[in-house]
Amino acid sequence: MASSYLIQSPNFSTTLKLPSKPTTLKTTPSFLPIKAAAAAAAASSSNNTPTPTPTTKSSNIRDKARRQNLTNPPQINNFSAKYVPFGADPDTSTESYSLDEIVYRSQSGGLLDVQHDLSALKAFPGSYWRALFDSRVGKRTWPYGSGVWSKKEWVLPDISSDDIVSAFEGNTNLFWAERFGKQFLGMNDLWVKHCGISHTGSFKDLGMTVLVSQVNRLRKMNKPVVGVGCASTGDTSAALSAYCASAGIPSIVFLPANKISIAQLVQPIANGAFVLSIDTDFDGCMKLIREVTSELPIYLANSLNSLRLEGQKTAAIEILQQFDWEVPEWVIIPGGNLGNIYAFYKGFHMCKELGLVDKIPRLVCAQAANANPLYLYYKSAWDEFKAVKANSTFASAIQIGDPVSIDRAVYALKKSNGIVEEATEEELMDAMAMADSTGMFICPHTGVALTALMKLRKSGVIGSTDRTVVVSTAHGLKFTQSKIDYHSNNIKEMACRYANPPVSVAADFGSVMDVLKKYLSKTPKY
Ligand SMILES: Cc1ncc(COP(=O)(O)O)c(C=O)c1O
Ligand SMILES: N[C@@H](CCOP(=O)(O)O)C(=O)O
Repeated sequence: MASSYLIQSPNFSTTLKLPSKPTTLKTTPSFLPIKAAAAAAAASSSNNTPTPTPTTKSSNIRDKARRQNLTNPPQINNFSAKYVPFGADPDTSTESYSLDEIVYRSQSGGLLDVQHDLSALKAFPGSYWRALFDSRVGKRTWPYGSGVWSKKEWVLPDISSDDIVSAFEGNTNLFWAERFGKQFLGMNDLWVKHCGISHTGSFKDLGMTVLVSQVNRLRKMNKPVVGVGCASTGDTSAALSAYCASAGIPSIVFLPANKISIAQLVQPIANGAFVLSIDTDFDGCMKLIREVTSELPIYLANSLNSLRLEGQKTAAIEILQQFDWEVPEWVIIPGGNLGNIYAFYKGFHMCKELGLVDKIPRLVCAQAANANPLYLYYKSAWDEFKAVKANSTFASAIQIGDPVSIDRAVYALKKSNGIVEEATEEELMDAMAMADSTGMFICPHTGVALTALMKLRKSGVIGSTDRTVVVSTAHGLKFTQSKIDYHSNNIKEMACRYANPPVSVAADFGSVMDVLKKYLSKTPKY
């Protein structure tokens, strides 16, 4: 039970009025010649709607979107998507499923992938898509103000805006890590994509808005979905419970007991999820949720479900957009269950395929040495994959030994000329402390990714002027205990070289002056 877990935890102390007839029949960009369409998209402050719709006093952004849909139905564009077996040859495979079916695996038991009708999307040139996506950034228009739904045509083209459950996720900061790059790596073009500065504090929000929106649609279609469930190392459960709570859908989360941070544990509890704290590790929870979701009408929310990756891929598109559609040389991503590395590949690949850019970045997947099955597989020259027993790591959200998306990850890495690196506990904690000392406040998983960058810089694989993006996957505030342990020099067999413990001092002027003078004498500018 969640409550007993809390007690056991050692750390807890610390009426819509529609116009009867549209006054103006709006023209969608799809009916316009391509150049005019791009211009209209760029000029429009909302979705494909150049003419503003009059609003009533009581209307909200969802009502407004509903009215726009009546005059501007999305289905006229003929964009569509379906599930196909992952990696199947499109020339020979005929197996496919509607996204409205409840299916997670192909007939052969393999992974699925969401396949978009690229020929319909290709009817528009890259310049059209760039202008359309750019026109939606920073607006409140439902649902396009979301960084995910601003790319709706590439995500879930068929869903009605009315069914979407969104917290306007995405559009996260692409931070220029100027000081960190200069001081520690001799780099001048290093960026951190802060996916963790998000509604529930991790990149999972990007995928969960898509999955929970589709569940909302399925429930309205009277499909048998009584709730949504996941196994989690803390971030998937936080995102699932928040989006479900927002839509009034029950959520059920399986957590490995005593293996996630208090901040992560309290998120689903606060959002009213049914929380099971299970005496196993993440891989054990994953096995259980797969068994349970095959027996009960509980929809599976882990990234085994390929819908999630459709949302997560938008972070890659967003990075290109934030660089004005220039492609960085490297993107480094921490990997655990390995859905995200494929999601990034897919986002970049779609942008190339649809003519928004002409190449894709090289991808690096970074793992904790204590949970490194992908790294070991890579080092064996992709000879044989072996799941491992994941050991305890400060990067607790990637403490995963048997990743469900291993095949997707290998595909992404091979197709992007990618690399896999690993980080020991000391390396990842030092990297986190170094980054924090330059004004960031990152999570240990981002420390894993930064370690990979440091190693690749040292070996000369990544050059000093290479434009590089490190994907920060969660907010540092979810992992304060690890930072407290580090800065208190309280970690066994770790030097904690960058620890910055507070100084206790007596409450008198002389004592305070003494410690300040000592401190200032050591600072370079005194
Ligand atoms: C904070 C954080 N970083 C990285 C990852 C790894 O993502 P993936 O499982 O998609 O490899 C996860 C979850 O697994 C996570 O929660
Ligand atoms: N880090 C994840 C692990 C599960 O990954 P998923 O992407 O397959 O849901 C978590 O936060 O639970």
